[in-house]
Amino acid sequence: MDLRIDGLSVAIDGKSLVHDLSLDVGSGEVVGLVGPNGSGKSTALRCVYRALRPTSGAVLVGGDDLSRLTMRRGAQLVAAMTQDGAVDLDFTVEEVVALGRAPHQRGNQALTARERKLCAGAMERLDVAHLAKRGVLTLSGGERQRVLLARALVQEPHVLVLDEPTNHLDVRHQIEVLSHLRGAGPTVLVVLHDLNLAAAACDRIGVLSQGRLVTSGSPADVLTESLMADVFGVKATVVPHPLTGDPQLLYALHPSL
Ligand SMILES: Nc1ncnc2c1ncn2[C@@H]1O[C@H](COP(=O)(O)OP(=O)(O)OP(=O)(O)O)[C@@H](O)[C@H]1O
Repeated sequence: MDLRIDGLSVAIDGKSLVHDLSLDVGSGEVVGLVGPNGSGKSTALRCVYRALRPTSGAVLVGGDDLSRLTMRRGAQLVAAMTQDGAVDLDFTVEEVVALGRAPHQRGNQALTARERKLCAGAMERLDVAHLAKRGVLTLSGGERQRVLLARALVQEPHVLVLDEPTNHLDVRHQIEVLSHLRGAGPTVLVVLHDLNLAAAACDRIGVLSQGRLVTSGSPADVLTESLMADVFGVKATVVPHPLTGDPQLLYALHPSL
């Protein structure tokens, strides 16, 4: 199913945080949302996973306005892995992952054999199966991030929304997690700070600055030296990745270079 963000605006206490954002993510596509700190990325995402009600505009999944669906139906369509998705109670890893099935269950039903297999598969894929019996509060930041992503995947959503899914991960797990996204099935909207990872993982990238969409398009069209200077205030050199051809940004720490 496709995701359509249509004229989304969010204002809090008279301050505009997101202004008239429109962005389409085609069915099965991976679209990255990037931008400087405070540019409104998480605010926009929160509207997509319904943690925040937009001031105006709409979020549509498969043509249906999310705000008109029940929370249960919405959770069957959209799963999120977010900065505020922390788990405060000391559930075990396998219990947390199983919670991903809640939108599909009635009452306190036990998991079916298919669901147990789904959870086990997701824990394998995210490299957390060996932690199944551990309490989530005892995990490292990266381990917990992978558990929360496994929970989102077992939700079997049509749309997966990820807010900096790799910020705690070591380089191997960053690559593994992002390489799972493409062709995994769900339509993906992902906020990433690492622009080189975004270039490798995303079909298209949208750039937010001060709550507004500045541009969107293929990584090669969007991640240019002039955009880096204009939006991020950074001097970057863009080179094609020698193996994939994806644009890669090089930075020099010394400002005179
Ligand atoms: N509830 C709120 N009340 C007032 N201001 C808010 C609220 N939530 C967010 N903001 C402000 O809105 C702006 C956008 O925040 P948001 O978290 O969406 O940015 P972001 O692009 O995700 O930033 P980062 O890259 O730092 O995670 C920031 O200036 C933030 O301080």
